[in-house]
Amino acid sequence: MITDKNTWELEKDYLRRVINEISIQLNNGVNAASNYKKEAIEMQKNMWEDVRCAPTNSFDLEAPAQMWQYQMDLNNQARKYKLSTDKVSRLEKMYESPYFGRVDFIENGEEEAEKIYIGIYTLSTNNNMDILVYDWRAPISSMFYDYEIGECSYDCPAGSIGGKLLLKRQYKIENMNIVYMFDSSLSINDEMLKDILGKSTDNRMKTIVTSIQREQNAVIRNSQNKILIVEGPAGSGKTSIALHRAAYLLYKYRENMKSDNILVFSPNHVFEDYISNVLPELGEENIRRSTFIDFFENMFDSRYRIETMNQQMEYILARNLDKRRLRSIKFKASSQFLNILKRYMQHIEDGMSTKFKNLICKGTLIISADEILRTFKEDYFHFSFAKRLEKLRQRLFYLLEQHEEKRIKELLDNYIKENNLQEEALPEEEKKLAERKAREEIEPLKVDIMQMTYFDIYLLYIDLFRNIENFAKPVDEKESDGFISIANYTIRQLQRNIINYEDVAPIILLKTVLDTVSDTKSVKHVIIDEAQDYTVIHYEIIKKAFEHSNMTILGDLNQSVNGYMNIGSFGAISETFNAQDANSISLTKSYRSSKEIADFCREILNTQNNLEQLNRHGDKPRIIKVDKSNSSRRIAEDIINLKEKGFKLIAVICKTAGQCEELYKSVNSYVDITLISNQNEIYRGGVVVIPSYLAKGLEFDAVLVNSIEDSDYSKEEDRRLLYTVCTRALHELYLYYIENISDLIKNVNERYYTHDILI
Ligand SMILES: Nc1ncnc2c1ncn2[C@@H]1O[C@H](COP(=O)(O)OP(=O)(O)OP(=O)(O)O)[C@@H](O)[C@H]1O
Repeated sequence: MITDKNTWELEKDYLRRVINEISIQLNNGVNAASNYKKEAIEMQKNMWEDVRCAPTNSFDLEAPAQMWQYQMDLNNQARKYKLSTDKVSRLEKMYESPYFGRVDFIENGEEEAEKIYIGIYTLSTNNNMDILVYDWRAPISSMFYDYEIGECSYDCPAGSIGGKLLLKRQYKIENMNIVYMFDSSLSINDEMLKDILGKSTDNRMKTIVTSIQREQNAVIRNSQNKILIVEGPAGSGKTSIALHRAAYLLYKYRENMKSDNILVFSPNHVFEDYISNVLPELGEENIRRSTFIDFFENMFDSRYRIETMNQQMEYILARNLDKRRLRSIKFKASSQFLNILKRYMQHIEDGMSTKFKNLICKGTLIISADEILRTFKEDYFHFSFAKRLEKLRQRLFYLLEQHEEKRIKELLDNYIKENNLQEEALPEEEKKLAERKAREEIEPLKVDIMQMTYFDIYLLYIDLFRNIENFAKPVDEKESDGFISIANYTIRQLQRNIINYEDVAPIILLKTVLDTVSDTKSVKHVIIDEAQDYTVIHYEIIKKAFEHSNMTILGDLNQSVNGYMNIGSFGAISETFNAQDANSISLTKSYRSSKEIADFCREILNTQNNLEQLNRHGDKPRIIKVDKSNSSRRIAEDIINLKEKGFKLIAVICKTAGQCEELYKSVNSYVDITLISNQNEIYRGGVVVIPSYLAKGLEFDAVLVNSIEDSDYSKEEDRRLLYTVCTRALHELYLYYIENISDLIKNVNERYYTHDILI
């Protein structure tokens, strides 16, 4: 902490200067915005007046041109208005706390060091000649995050600029006053981080611009790799980094990239809402957010009932699993199935040569099978498989129509000849007869065309399972039986118009490869958060659907909440994409939980890892044995105590939505609590009861795990789910049981928790 009086005076002076400049620009901006608005209203008035006064019946050639001019002027005015209101809102955001860091940098060959103040935006005067505050995303600002005192450099469009960092200072400025400042010779000061993270959280994710760490900065500013894969433990800042990276890209490529060019795939709507504040706080418009299934939703036919990811999770967690379904879920998440799908799609393409046949009508060849195949393969080469079939159908029907017309003419000519008639004397009845005859003759060919060009993705998918052994190449009888059982199960579900969640991605892949994809052209960058919960098939779809986009893929295998459908290894992701395009970065430090909670969570995983932890201390997690009759009251009392301690965000996390509903009913009579049992509900903070899989990605001041009974978390597949649940806690973690503690917890060394037995 800096106490030197002289330094304080100098810093206060600078802050005054900056705030004064912001005030001036703010005033100018507000005036400019109001003038643009007035002028626009005036223009609109003039335009309507001109329209009203224009002579109604005269043919005025100038009117459309004049209207067009008005429209152009109005658009221009609207653009200027938006630019000035954007600037005003930025200045307003800066006003109370204009910067948070400073580096003094002396460039090689220069004599004097430059003071670089860093804030969320740039503030400049004299037509951008003097920069009072640099945007945190500016190239020069990267030194604040990357370097300690000493040699340093930064990259800018002109190349690498080297020099020395003489000073690195951090500020806490509130209400236009410096609360404190640090000179940090090392990384961004841990004390400041502890101060940020030690506070009670908001119900939405916050920005971390003031304290981005070096390893995080490397991800945020990475521009070398088309596909960037980021692995990091719970709480290492993956989601935060992803959103800051989006803000960085919008700044760096501001000429070519707008917020709707970036798409983030998030696990559910609760999470989508949770992350919705970060970009607006950074002064950027929100990027597109969607769940995977929502993004591709329009591909599905309304006659099918599609199971959601959460419904499948409930099914898996409910424990009464049908073995066949379980085998089917695992199989459909495997690379073995991806290879089967690839072989099958190739077979569909190749099989067209046998599918087409000559179209012959009463001995007349309309088009040969070879010609149909050539048209399909060569003329429609640029279209997708399904589109080629559609075009081919149109073409064949056209040829059929032509043949029909020719045939009618031929029949009528014969009649005229046989009856020695003039054409005008042809009876109407005879014309109708000829038309009917020609139609009847071509009728079977219409059926042939429909059969040759029929395309139904669901039937194709069913067909795959009817012949799965041809594509699966089973190694032995047992495997073959397994395939047959999965095939029968899948066919039966689809015939009942049900698409299980595990079949959603394979069907989307078929549709993406063989048919059209949703419109993805505008997407230049895709962010995939919670990347561990997608399968190889999801990644194959992403590769195909967004082939021109760059990607940032972030996840943690230890948080694979679905034990049967996940990626399994991050190597599988890079293998999906072109190896030259992909690069992986690992984060090693975790920021969310107190050290005591983080240690406990690490023990649940039962693996050796060298993860670093921010040295923020708190109480040890508490394991609490309760009596069945009073467990809800006990949870309610703990919630009340936690609230009294000042914690605002408190979550009771149950394994399933069903358990949440039950618990909600009993706890709600003692304390005010909100139930979030499906992904469409909005999380507004306060005290919530939420199922395990919906809590992933979120964080709370205190987490109360409703039950660590061995009936809840006993299998190996539950380990990662339990880990994910516990790592949601920042400050306090309570875990309750009634009879027998889960083995996953029993193995945790007793020194990492306290154990209360309340009987
Ligand atoms: N550099 C940082 N400075 C301040 N806070 C940080 C920093 N990095 C991460 N945090 C905080 O740590 C917490 C965890 O961050 P985040 O949710 O982004 O991590 P994550 O890796 O996505 O977590 P998980 O995988 O467990 O969902 C958040 O409160 C975030 O604000």
